[in-house]
Amino acid sequence: MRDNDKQRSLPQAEADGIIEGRNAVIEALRSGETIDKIYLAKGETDKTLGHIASRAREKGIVVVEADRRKLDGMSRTHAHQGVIALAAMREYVSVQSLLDAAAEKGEAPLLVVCDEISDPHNLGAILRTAECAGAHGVIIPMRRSAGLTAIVGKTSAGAVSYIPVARVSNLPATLEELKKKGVWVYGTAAEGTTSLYDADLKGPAAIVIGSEGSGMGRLVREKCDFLVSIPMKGHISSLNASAAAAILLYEAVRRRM
Ligand SMILES: C[S@@+](CC[C@H](N)C(=O)[O-])C[C@H]1O[C@@H](n2cnc3c(N)ncnc32)[C@H](O)[C@@H]1O
Repeated sequence: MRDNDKQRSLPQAEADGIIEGRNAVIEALRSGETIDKIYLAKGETDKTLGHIASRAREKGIVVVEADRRKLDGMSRTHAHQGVIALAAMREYVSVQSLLDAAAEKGEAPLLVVCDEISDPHNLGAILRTAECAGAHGVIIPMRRSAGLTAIVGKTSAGAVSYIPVARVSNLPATLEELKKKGVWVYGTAAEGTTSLYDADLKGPAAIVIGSEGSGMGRLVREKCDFLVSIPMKGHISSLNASAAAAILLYEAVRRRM
């Protein structure tokens, strides 16, 4: 690649939050840039990639081993050298800080828990609605979830700058903790046993939205105090995850008025 080609590709890479190539990723790790996730090409035994993986893990950054083809698809410059980092739009916060924010406002906590929402457009849309509905925060798991990447930020229409997001390593354990702190956990599923119109949602509430493909995981589902269903009147068996989140959130807003 010629030098001027490299320079031309940089603004695009930065706008996308995609940092690719060994030196660029090492530099990002060194400079303290907030990194959401690092993708490493599977099966690579290169020492530098090993060094990047261990530096990243030391910093608590999620490292995903993926097929080289996946990295090729993500790459803007076609020079990823087996490593791509996704910059985070914003730092993650703790679950406790979400509860503290609600307490400071004198409001019952209203949280959205995303159980492995992998489509960045869905996560962005959920963040946008959560922000508009005045939720106190969103909780996502560390693995098998979209993170606060540039595309999520863009889909959220800027909501990512306002709605705090906590990222946790064990979602069922987090739900258990929330329950101990008095938060009711409202799982959602088309076949749920509590109708949306009978769910209280007025007190401290965490609304759990399941993944696009298989819904809530078994361990998450087992932690739910209620399984809330939105009536389905048509031929399709479920709503889009972000549409379901919007309906639940605005029902909570209505109850709290
Ligand atoms: C596309 S759906 C997942 C469908 C999946 N096949 C299933 O069996 O749950 C994604 C998420 O949206 C929410 N959802 C979709 N339709 C719903 C409904 N009618 N009632 C309650 N939640 C719903 C649930 O959280 C669900 O896990």
